[in-house]
Amino acid sequence: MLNRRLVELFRWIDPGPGSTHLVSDISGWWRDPEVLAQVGPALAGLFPDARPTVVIAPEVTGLLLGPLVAVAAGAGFLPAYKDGGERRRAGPTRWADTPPDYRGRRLRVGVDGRRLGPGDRVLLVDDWVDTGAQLDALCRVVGDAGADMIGAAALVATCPPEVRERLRLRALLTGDELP
Ligand SMILES: O=P(O)(O)OC[C@H]1O[C@H](OP(=O)(O)OP(=O)(O)O)[C@H](O)[C@@H]1O
Ligand SMILES: Nc1ncnc2[nH]cnc12
Repeated sequence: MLNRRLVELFRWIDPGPGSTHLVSDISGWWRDPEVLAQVGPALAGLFPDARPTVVIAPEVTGLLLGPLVAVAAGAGFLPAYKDGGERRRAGPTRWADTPPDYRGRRLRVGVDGRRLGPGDRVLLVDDWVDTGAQLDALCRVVGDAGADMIGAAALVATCPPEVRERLRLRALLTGDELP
């Protein structure tokens, strides 16, 4: 039921002259009260017995989706930030570099190093996984902190099977289910 609603509310949009690609518009998902209520439990439910201590998700969309999943999983939430913004960080940040992501960007992603450590069991969460670049980098951050990776949960996976395996990724939709 949720999957059908996600597909109905999803749009590809043409950004206009000069653009070579359609871009995804997932704003309908957040605007829909039922989707908003169901996405957290649905993603937490992809790892029913995993008992994560913390959900990590990358900004910006991850800051919305991650806490919904954390609440449903009974876990805490740790935001992952991209380097280079205006944001001031409160403490020491644990960083990792990404390979080129779905937009060809090499980013540095990081979390507050004081908030993750041995004994943590981490569930990575994202709305969409394409090359897996951002989550791959977060896996390194988790390993460097001495924490354990449970896997990754996403709404949409358009990545190759080897990325899915590497990340232990479970997703609600694949690319060919989108319009
Ligand atoms: O698998 P990958 O190639 O790493 O791409 C997936 C990531 O890219 C998108 O975020 P984006 O950086 O566009 O930020 P947003 O959340 O602000 O849209 C998406 O939300 C994932 O975080
Ligand atoms: N095509 C795409 N690939 C990766 N992340 C996305 N987020 C929104 N659209 C995306």
